[in-house]
Amino acid sequence: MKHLEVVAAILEYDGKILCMERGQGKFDYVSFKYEFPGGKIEPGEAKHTAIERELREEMDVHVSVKESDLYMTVHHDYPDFSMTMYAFYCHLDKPDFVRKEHVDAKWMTPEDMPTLDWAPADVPIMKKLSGK
Ligand SMILES: Nc1nc2c([nH]c(=O)n2[C@H]2C[C@H](O)[C@@H](COP(=O)(O)OP(=O)(O)OP(=O)(O)O)O2)c(=O)[nH]1
Repeated sequence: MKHLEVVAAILEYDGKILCMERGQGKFDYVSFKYEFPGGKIEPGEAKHTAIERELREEMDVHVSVKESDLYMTVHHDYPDFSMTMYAFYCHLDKPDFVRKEHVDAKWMTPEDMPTLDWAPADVPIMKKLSGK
């Protein structure tokens, strides 16, 4: 089965976390689910460089991320592929971003995050953040 290596960012501003909703995609099980912004690591790319690139390309957010900002690594098997997702915690100094690829974006307190419909791979990360 295909395996993806994915980076994602937990973007925090003023105690709230940015939760982004995917649009319709090839697979229904991740379509319209909430996720952390990010994407696939390119060959030869370091993880922290990959998340910096994805945030620039996907939402015009310019942040500096260190390998030590890794918050959680999740392995998940979807019906059509497996993935390893590296989630980095990033504090933002301002809440500005451009929503280019997602259908919705919400700033949520960690306690309220379980009320959204998350991509299955993100559930352990969301639960760790919310303390539930
Ligand atoms: N970026 C991101 N992807 C996630 C998360 N949770 C999760 O299951 N995924 C899955 C959905 C995608 O199938 C896969 C790779 O992410 P992606 O955003 O590059 O995927 P995509 O299919 O939209 O990208 P592309 O092929 O169009 O370039 O990871 C998450 O929190 N963030």
